[in-house]
Order: sequence, then structure tokens, then C-alpha cells
Amino acid sequence: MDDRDRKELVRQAFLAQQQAYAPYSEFLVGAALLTEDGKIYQGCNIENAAYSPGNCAERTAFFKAVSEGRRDFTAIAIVGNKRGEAGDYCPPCGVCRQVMAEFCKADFEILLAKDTENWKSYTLEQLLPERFTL
Ligand SMILES: O=c1ccn([C@H]2C[C@H](O)[C@@H](CO)O2)c(=O)[nH]1
Ligand SMILES: [Zn+2]
Repeated sequence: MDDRDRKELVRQAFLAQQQAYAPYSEFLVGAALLTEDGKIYQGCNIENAAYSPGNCAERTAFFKAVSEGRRDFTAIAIVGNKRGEAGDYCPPCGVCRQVMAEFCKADFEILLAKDTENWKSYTLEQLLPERFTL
């Protein structure tokens, strides 16, 4: 993947963020998950009045894709900030990292972006070493 592709994936994560349903935390998260053939699955966080039923943006994207039979993931872009105001990088929570470990190889690329010009790239191996699998 080149930087043009990375920029497009980040752009899609910002589009996904527009769908975030987060009236309780007001922390809006968007994710864009890329498959080997170039298809992008968007996901947003979805909160709930009872709190625990809420879901992260990353897992929304994964569960959409997996429920369509996809297993061939190459990269994900993640953006998140309070009320959509410019903020910091938004690293995935531990639960989302574990879901990535279920479906992705060690070199799966995780892009954390502040805006469409500024991102950091990690591998799954870097963000979740010594992964638990069965
Ligand atoms: O990696 C993360 C971390 C948090 N959130 C969401 C969950 C909740 O709706 C809000 C505040 O925790 O951010 C995500 O979507 N992804
Ligand atoms: Zn998460």
C-alpha cells in the first residue's frame, strides 16, 4: 500500500466518523477497514443508554465485513476525537486489538490519523505482541 492509498483510507475513516452515535461520551470514532481486493468497510462507534451494549468503531467495521464473509484484511484507519474537534491520535482499545488478532496477520497495518495529512502507521504485531489465540 502506498501513501495515496493510506490517505484514501484515512479519508474514509473520517467519513465513517460522521455516522458515530455517541451522545454519552461525545467521543466520535470512525474506522475504515481495507480488504485485499480494495473494498473498504466503514465503521463508527455506537453507544447505548445502558452503556455496556455500546460498540467501538473498529469492531463495527470488522463485524460488518466478517458478516459478509470477508476474512482478508490488510489495513485499518482509525480516527477519533471529542465532538469532532481536532484532537489527538485514537489508538484502538484492547478489545478491538484482540478482534484484529482473530482475523489478521502480524503485518496487518493500523493507521492512526489526526487529519488527512498526519497519520502514524503500526503493525498488529507492534500494538498487540504475544497475542492470545486458540
Ligand atoms: O478504540 C476505540 C476506543 C473507544 N471507542 C469509542 C467507544 C465509546 O463510544 C467512545 C468513548 O470510549 O469511544 C472506539 O470506538 N474505539
Ligand atoms: Zn475498541
